[in-house]
Amino acid sequence: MITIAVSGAAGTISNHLLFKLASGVVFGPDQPIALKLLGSERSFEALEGVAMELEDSLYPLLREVSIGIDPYEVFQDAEWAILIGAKPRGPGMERADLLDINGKIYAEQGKALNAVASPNVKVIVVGNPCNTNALICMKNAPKIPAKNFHALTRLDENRAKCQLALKAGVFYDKISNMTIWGNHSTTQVPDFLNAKIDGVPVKEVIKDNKWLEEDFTDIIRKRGGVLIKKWGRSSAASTAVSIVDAIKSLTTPTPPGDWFSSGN
Ligand SMILES: NC(=O)C1=CN([C@@H]2O[C@H](COP(=O)(O)OP(=O)(O)OC[C@H]3O[C@@H](n4cnc5c(N)ncnc54)[C@H](O)[C@@H]3O)[C@@H](O)[C@H]2O)C=CC1
Ligand SMILES: O=C([O-])CC(=O)C(=O)O
Repeated sequence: MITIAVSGAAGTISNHLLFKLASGVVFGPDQPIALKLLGSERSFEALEGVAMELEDSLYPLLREVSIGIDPYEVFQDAEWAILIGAKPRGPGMERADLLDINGKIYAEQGKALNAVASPNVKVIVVGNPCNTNALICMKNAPKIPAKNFHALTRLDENRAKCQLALKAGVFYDKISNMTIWGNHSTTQVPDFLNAKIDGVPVKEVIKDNKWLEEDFTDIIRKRGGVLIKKWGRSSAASTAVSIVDAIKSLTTPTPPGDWFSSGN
């Protein structure tokens, strides 16, 4: 059985993610899991509701569900820690504006992971600003190998693949070798120079240099912000999908010649 801790488990992203984890699409159709869900004091009743829904879904692979608000209890023996619990930004904010509030959460949770999680726990930091939070978490967990800490930049990779596919008029599975350099922020660089479309360098397929050099980068950098403006809240379903993709990439062989993006 794999023990997976998820923080912010009563939140919007988790509401999409937990049911995917329980269904077996992430760790495989024969792999039983235990879910340990961390919430905040304010979200505890909602967390009880989430646990009820998971139980009522009768997932055959979901062998245990436990909930709590103390990371020193919830992270006990965790082999994966998916750290989502944090405040999201609203319209007009940058992700970095969240650091004051969210940074503290990741310092505390890093200490807790260090103390009670499996020594080889794999940590995926989702709460923004995720790269800085991942660094804070890692610095507070010196017993856990640094290579085990990942900041979620997979959503940017997926967004970049989608835009390239739309522009080239191909299905998105034809896009490979997509790198996101830098932070999950408006300064990131989605690397179209090394990306490929059906095995061919992007620039040989998409001849519109202005679009590639100006528009493409801008679209990816601002995608999260545009979504918030339109919907009034930040992306959640696509984020959960990208967490699934990130975990699968970390746990299964990468296709020969390809790679994936993960921040740390
Ligand atoms: N890296 C990425 O690609 C993305 C990151 N995000 C970030 O993910 C975070 C969560 O987003 P949502 O789920 O939409 O927010 P949400 O507000 O719906 O859920 C967050 C949950 O975390 C809980 N929480 C707060 N402090 C906590 C703590 N110390 N321990 C445990 N739980 C705690 C809250 O009570 C709430 O239930 C935000 O910081 C958001 O900006 C969102 C989308 C993409
Ligand atoms: O934009 C936000 O604040 C949420 C997020 O990280 C994204 O959708 O990329």
